[in-house]
Amino acid sequence: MKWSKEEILTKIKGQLIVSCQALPSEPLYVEEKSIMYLMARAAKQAGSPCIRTSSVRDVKAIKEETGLPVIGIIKINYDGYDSYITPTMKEVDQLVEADSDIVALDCTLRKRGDGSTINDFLSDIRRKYPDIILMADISTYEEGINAWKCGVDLVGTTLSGYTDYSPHHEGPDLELVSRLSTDLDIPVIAEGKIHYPEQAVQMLDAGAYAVVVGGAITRPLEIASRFISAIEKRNTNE
Ligand SMILES: CC(=O)N[C@H](C=O)[C@@H](O)[C@H](O)[C@H](O)COP(=O)(O)O
Repeated sequence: MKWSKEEILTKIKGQLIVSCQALPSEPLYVEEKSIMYLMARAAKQAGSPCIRTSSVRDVKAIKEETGLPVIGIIKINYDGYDSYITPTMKEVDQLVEADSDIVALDCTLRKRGDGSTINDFLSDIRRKYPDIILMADISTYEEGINAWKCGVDLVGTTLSGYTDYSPHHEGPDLELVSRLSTDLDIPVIAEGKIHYPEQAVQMLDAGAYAVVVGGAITRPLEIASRFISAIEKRNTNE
């Protein structure tokens, strides 16, 4: 099924998008076959209208399983690039080929190995694929404004806390979500470090168009570690 931008935006407004991702280094990565479609199945059963995922195989498997629109990324490290979320045209081509409904990419202002700026990259993408829906993963207000001026369709706060110069909080960047939601006329997606349902609600109250939650739902190692570190803290204070 091919979703239009309007259909996707209508579906996700005020809703939870579940990020279902496992890299080869993670416990839920299975070499032979994607199993992330099972996470996506659970997310769909719970009522989530859209899934974010990484890699061509997971985009395909999740679309086939759920029939829901998918936000696709490809994580890959290249020499000279600080960005690792859909950093070059090669990954954009692969996601378009895989029928990813939204293509998300790093839109920080960090170094790009080929010497291009993010603005050059975004205009190259638009020239090649005028109609695809682009989500900009950013870490600061300035990067959000820049991506918006470049004509992206959605802005996500995905990378706040993951660049050297953005605030490193334990929880989500409420201020960033709130400022961008006030100043942009495109959907701002609150994403990153949302660990509790109350935080998701807070993001929507602050103006977020939708909320993406990943690790707190789909990364058992992260969830178990959070419990264990709270218990260890308690045990050392005893
Ligand atoms: C920084 C980075 O690489 N973020 C990735 C982007 O897709 C994912 O690993 C996160 O799980 C996703 O952003 C959702 O965030 P959280 O898992 O905190 O709910």
